[in-house]
Amino acid sequence: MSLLQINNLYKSFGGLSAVLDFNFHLEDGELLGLIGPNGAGKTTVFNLITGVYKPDEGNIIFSGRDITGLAPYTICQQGIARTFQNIRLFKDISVLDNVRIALHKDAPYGLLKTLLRTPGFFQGEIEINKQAHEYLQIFNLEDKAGEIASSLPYGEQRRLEIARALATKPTLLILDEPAAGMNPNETRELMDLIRWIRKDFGLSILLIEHDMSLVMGVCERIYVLDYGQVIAEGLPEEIRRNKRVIEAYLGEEVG
Ligand SMILES: Nc1ncnc2c1ncn2[C@@H]1O[C@H](COP(=O)(O)OP(=O)(O)OP(=O)(O)O)[C@@H](O)[C@H]1O
Repeated sequence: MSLLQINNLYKSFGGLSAVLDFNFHLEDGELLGLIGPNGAGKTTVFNLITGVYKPDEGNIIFSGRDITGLAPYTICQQGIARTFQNIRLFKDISVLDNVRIALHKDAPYGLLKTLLRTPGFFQGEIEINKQAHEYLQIFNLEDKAGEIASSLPYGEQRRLEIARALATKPTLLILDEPAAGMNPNETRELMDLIRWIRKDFGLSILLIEHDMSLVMGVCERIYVLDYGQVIAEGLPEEIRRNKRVIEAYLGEEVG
């Protein structure tokens, strides 16, 4: 059974078909890319998977459960976390608190213990603080823990957004253009980080990216969307030589 299986998905906005009979599967532990020209429907697919939009037709099965049309919070609880094309951090709070909030998803105490400030609450908070610092260390942000998130340079904000997504302890991490706005050096570091996260956290990763060096460098399999439809699927070397993909998107063979 695939970790994520999408069957016959449709989504229109007014008269525009953004996603059209989209079929897809992602296996446990896979690092998968979704590419295509601007406006092809990639982010809409991510928004459908994560519950931001409800599909007009079709279904989305994750870990054997039908998650079609569930609320984003519920889908996150089921083990899917994401980052956004336009970074969406909690901008006005600290770097550390951005990660702490994500960790509270699994806090071992509820509202009552929080209000009563029981020993369980304090023990839980100590553990969450410890874990939040560990995530920041992994992403080389530990020395920025006390800074306001929006004050970080762009590349660090992107890393923080990934750290925050990981702190919800997902089994599937969805990255929407993680290298956007990064310089070639930062992109290379990001590639290593993505590979490392997948292995060390035992995750599956699905990413949208226009940077072909990153897509071809890290993805094991790639889907290509055009006008809301899958026009190709295969290994990076198959995609880079596919005539239809070259015509619709790549323009010329990618080295
Ligand atoms: N909320 C919305 N309302 C109306 N139209 C939308 C909405 N979201 C997306 N669209 C339209 O759906 C189509 C697919 O958009 P989408 O953002 O999914 O493409 P994309 O492949 O992610 O593009 P890009 O690479 O530029 O981010 C576009 O024509 C877009 O204008």
